[in-house]
Parts: sequence; C-alpha cells; structure tokens
Amino acid sequence: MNHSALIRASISNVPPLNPTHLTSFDTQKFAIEGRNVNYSVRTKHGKWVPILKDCSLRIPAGQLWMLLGPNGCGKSTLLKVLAGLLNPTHGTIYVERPKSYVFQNPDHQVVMPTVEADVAFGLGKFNLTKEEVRSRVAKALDSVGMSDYLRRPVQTLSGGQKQRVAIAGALAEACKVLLLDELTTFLDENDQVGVIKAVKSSLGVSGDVTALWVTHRLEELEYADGAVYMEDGRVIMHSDASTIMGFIKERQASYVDWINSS
Ligand SMILES: Nc1ncnc2c1ncn2[C@@H]1O[C@H](COP(=O)(O)OP(=O)(O)OP(=O)(O)O)[C@@H](O)[C@H]1O
Repeated sequence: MNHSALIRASISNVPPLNPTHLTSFDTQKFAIEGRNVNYSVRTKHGKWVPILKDCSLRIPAGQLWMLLGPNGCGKSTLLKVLAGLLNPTHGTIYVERPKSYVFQNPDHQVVMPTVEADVAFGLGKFNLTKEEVRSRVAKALDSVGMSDYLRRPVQTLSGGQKQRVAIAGALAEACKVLLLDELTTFLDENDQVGVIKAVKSSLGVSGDVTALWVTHRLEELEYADGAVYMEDGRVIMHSDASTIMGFIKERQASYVDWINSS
C-alpha cells in the first residue's frame, strides 16, 4: 500500500482487522481501509453520542462494494468519514486518492449548462490543453454510456442520467475511488439499474477505480463484488455479495419469526 497516497486520521494503537473476515483478501491491494473508526456527535447538553462504533473494513482495489444496513445504522456517516467530510473521533482510515464523493440528490451534482461543460468543470485545476480536456470528457462519458449526450442541456436529463454525468465528472478527473451515497434513492427502476451498470462498467474500463456504494436496496447486491453490512453503528459483516445476501435474508426471516411469535 502506498502510504503517501493515504489519508491518515488520528492514529492510535490499532489492532488488526478480524482475520476470519479477510482470509480470501489477504493478497489483494486495498483502495479503502478503515480500522476501528469511531465517530461521535456532541449534543447541546454536552453529552457525546456515538454514531460509528469501532468500524473496520477493507475494500479491494478495482471492485464495486456495497454498504448496507437498516435506516439510521450509520452508512452515510461512515461514507462521509471515508470521504474526509467528517473527522473520525478515533481510528484510522486510508482512501486512495484522488477520491470523489457523489451525493444522493442528482440535482445537487450537476452545475453547468451542458453535459460536456459539466464533465469538464473539475478539469480546470489540471492545466490541460483543450484537446486533453475533450479527450478526457469523451472517455469518461463513454465509460458511463453517455457519449450521445455531450451537447445536451443538463436540465433535460433524467435523474439517473444526471447521476451518470456526475460519475463521469469524477472519472474525468482520474479519480481512483468513488464514494457513492444512495444514488438510486430518487430514481425509477430503469434509471436505478442504468446507474449501477454505468458504475460497474466504468470500473471495468479503467481497471483501477474502486467504488463503495451505500444502499438500502438488497436487489442492488447482485452487481457488487462484495459488501459491508452495518447495524447500530457497527460493521457486523464484511464479505462477498452472496454471503452478505444470505446473512441479511436470514436476519430478516428471524425478525419475521420473532414478530409472528410475540
Ligand atoms: N450530526 C448529527 N447529530 C446527531 N445525530 C446524528 C448526526 N448525524 C447522524 N446522526 C444520527 O446517526 C445515525 C446514523 O445516521 P446515518 O445518516 O449515517 O445513517 P444511514 O444508515 O445512512 O441512514 P439512512 O439509511 O436512513 O440514510 C442516525 O440515527 C442519525 O440520526
């Protein structure tokens, strides 16, 4: 792991991740890693309330992983900590750079009048020639299946198309990690599948982009290489997608049994 490319939060005496969760990943390179991440907020009465409790996770480079769990379990907070938008109270994080955080609401993503201008928006800081900008924009739009929309005014796009343009903007900046916060919440079923497929195929094109996708939709797991399942501020499980799917279904079934028996 290239430590110069890592974001380092408060460093403490961090024990290794639970090896039983990680045996099949041991030889892989990780693009995202969190160890014993805690995040607490202070109430107006001065009391600290824990939101994230000792969360540890590792996401292999080049893969699409999902972060799942019931409402309010801390998924978005963990993603924001990994994005650097919130500082952990305790623990260590690494996220390969450049990284990009994409918001839930598609209307908060796109800022320029046309698709082309929007995808090019973040490239101003790189001192590129016009030709280089055009080429990066074209490649990024191609990888999310939006090449035909280059000159389209953004206000004529659907929610899912706006999300794909936002992802193209991140890819154009050669970002290595995409942190995606419930992108499909406001989308219809077609757009929902379109955005997941676009993310999946963009990872395939570059080979070295990693995505962590927060969702509460179990059906989206079929597109994932792996997943992290949270409950009540804790990472409960960290595994391949089908193991997580089985675990959540079992959990749901025992909850239904419990409801029926009480
Ligand atoms: N600044 C804050 N002050 C107080 N409580 C907070 C704050 N930020 C988050 N929380 C609480 O922390 C918990 C986790 O919130 P978070 O948004 O991370 O959950 P989530 O799993 O993403 O939920 P959802 O699936 O509903 O979007 C919630 O109970 C939330 O109310």
